[in-house]
Amino acid sequence: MGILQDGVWRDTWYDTKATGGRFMRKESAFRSWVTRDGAPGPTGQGGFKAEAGRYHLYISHACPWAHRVMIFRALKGLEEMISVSAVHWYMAENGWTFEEGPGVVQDDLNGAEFMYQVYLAADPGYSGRVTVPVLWDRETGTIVSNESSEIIRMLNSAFDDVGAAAGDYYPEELRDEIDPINARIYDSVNNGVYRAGFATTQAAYEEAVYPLFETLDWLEGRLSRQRYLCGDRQTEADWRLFTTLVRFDPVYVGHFKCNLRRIADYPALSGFVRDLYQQPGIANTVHMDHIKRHYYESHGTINPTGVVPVGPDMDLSAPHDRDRFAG
Ligand SMILES: N[C@@H](CCC(=O)N[C@@H](CS)C(=O)NCC(=O)O)C(=O)O
Repeated sequence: MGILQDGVWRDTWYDTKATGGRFMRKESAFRSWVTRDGAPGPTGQGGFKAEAGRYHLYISHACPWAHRVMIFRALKGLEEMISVSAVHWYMAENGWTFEEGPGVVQDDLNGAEFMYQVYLAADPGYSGRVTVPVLWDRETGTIVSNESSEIIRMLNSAFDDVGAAAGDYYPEELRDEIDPINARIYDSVNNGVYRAGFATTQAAYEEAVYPLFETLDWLEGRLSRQRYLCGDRQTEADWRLFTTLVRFDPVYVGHFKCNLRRIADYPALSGFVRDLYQQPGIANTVHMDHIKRHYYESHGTINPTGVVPVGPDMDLSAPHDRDRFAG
């Protein structure tokens, strides 16, 4: 784990001293958008037109934020159009690397050995965290975006004129419902598990863990009455929740101490996870070996032995009864 400072890699862990033991996530730095015609998106520069074969993704199979992007690539049938490199699960003094291992896909594009070299290829003086996912543009040789919530919006619609599969997961008419659901889930669940797990004081941990379970209880109620978060239609809100829930029992319960309840204790939430897991193309995006090994082996301050628990015994392919709802 480390950070780039003026183009130089420094090996450091998250600094929580200045924030009372709280983990504070930094804003992503590269914020341009791929659009249908290359016009600028809501932020950043223009010039990134959606074209088959032009863009490349750098992802980690362990990372829930990168996982969203891999899910949208699958949902929208963009596998042939957007290539992928996948880092090794073990993230230590050099950050993410392309060391060989099962499921690792080398960086044939920039020939990077370490992920920070991809950031330096885009900006030799870059200062900031080196995170995945990253959307890279072959044509201009730079990073378009390293913000997953925005990359999934690009994949959702920008490639529709060049052969993406049908499906709109952020429909105009549901945005007023999706946005607040996303905001609550981001704070208390997606980022909440990290705020609990990376907290270095009891108070900071409890400040994260109680709201996390309040939100899970609220989601359980909602999903007991309807198939998806916004009713009978699958939206990005469902997929953003899924990548955290699928990691919850194997990793967050133990490693991040999010252990008031397991997802297995929530009938609607666990049925929802299996339902989404069994959607076409999704099971292939879930790499449980990378997920478990990344967290338990990489976070030496939390799990110094690096021992990876063998459980839980979880069958995501088991039947679910979610099709009793319309949808
Ligand atoms: N806001 C970013 C967050 C991405 C992120 O934090 N990725 C983690 C992996 S799960 C990472 O690469 N961390 C490395 C670091 O913080 O140094 C997004 O949603 O794309």
